[in-house]
Amino acid sequence: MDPFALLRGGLRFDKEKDDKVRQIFEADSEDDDSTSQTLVVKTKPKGKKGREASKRRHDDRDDDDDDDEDEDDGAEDVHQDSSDEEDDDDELEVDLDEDEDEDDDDDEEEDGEEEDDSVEGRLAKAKRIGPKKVRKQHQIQVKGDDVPPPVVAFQQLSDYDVPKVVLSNLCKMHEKPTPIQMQAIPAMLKKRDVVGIAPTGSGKTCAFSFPLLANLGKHDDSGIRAVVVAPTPELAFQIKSELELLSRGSKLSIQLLTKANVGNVAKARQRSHDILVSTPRRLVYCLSKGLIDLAKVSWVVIDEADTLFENGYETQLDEILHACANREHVSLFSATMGVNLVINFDFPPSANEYIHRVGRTGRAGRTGTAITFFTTRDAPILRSIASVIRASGCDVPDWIFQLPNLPKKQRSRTVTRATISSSAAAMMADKAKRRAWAEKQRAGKGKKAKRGKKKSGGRGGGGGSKKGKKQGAVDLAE
Ligand SMILES: Nc1ncnc2c1ncn2[C@@H]1O[C@H](COP(=O)(O)OP(=O)(O)OP(=O)(O)O)[C@@H](O)[C@H]1O
Repeated sequence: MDPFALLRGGLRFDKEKDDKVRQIFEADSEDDDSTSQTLVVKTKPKGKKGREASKRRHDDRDDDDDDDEDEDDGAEDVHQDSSDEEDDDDELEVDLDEDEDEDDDDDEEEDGEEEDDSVEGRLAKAKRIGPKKVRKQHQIQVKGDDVPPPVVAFQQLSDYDVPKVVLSNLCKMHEKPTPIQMQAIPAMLKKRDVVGIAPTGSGKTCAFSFPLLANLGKHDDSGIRAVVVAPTPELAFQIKSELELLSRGSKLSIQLLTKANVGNVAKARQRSHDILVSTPRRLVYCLSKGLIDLAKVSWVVIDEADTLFENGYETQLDEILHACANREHVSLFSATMGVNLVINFDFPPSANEYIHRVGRTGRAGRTGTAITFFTTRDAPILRSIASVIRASGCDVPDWIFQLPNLPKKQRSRTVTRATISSSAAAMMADKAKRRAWAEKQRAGKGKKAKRGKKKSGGRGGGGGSKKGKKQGAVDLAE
């Protein structure tokens, strides 16, 4: 069994045991030396200038669609704010080796020079400073193994053996890549699953559309090979348009699934289409009626993943992923993953750690949402985390409780409480108790205290007594 599952407070998972379901979000535990397929790429506009440019790009787009204006303006604020907040988010915390002050130093270093923004100038500078500094300067954060270098010019993509016509379209459409494109495009061309997080209007559509087309290469008649899912018909239409612009002159065929054309798409048996773009609802409807066959799909992109996860589309996403039984690559793009949402891409190592993480979503009596991806490898700890979820009042399927439990020694403390917040309070009280105990140990002059200290191996000494271990296990303090 290799279930791909989403836990949203309660729990969702592939209804059937699908051994083809890929582990798209591998736990990157330290003892796992396999290379993680998933790469998290997160960017934010650089300073005020960048934010203004991003907003300008976005406003340009809004000119075409007045209906979206209010909604998008709101989203701009939310995404920018949350992007800043995410800096202290463990779940998506990424590999910034140095802090932003150092970025500023880099900028100052360059201030003396006349910035050469030609393709040659950018390439020369990238060569001089190396990929790490390029990422820093463009506020690109990455998490994952074996990350391909960011590209500073689209021309560099010819190294990836991409179809010439698609690359030429890209170069005609845009002068240079945006930060999310700089990193996500080469990553997807390397056939990595990408979780791309970048602000609204930062060019995410192109960041996945180009590599999707490039990876598909030529049109073939075997059936739909890629699916892009977006939350609204308008967004699905925009994605289809971008894909069409980028694929002009190639024979690749892009199909938007709409109410009106469902019949036609079904009639053509999808042989003539390479990419299908749809909202989850419409696609699931077609699947349920047997109108669409996604068995040949190897690429799945979920756009605006945050919106989809937050608005109750998990069941549909489950069904779509399940229908794409032979898929090889799944990527998620989103303007933000933050706010009241915690996504555990790596499975929490204990129930305590799970509570610690999801506690971020529901502080001060507020409700929140937690989504946890798990694979078979996580089964040993799944049961105790499922107990926590059930205790907080959510539905958990019974099969999870039939999984073997961890031996008592290895199990973290069982958490029994009505809500996550009350549990957090109990654990903090427990922590205070332990702190007092440790204080007593330190202060104690008597034989008993000395003996206790010796037994626990001292504070923070990894392999100490049970109490010593507990000391470092949980930190729920804000
Ligand atoms: N490299 C680029 N240079 C300049 N403009 C670009 C570039 N890539 C995309 N754009 C333009 O920026 C605008 C916003 O792009 P896009 O819609 O892909 O952003 P997004 O990140 O998907 O936004 P949202 O989160 O709202 O969906 C579009 O008009 C697009 O054509």
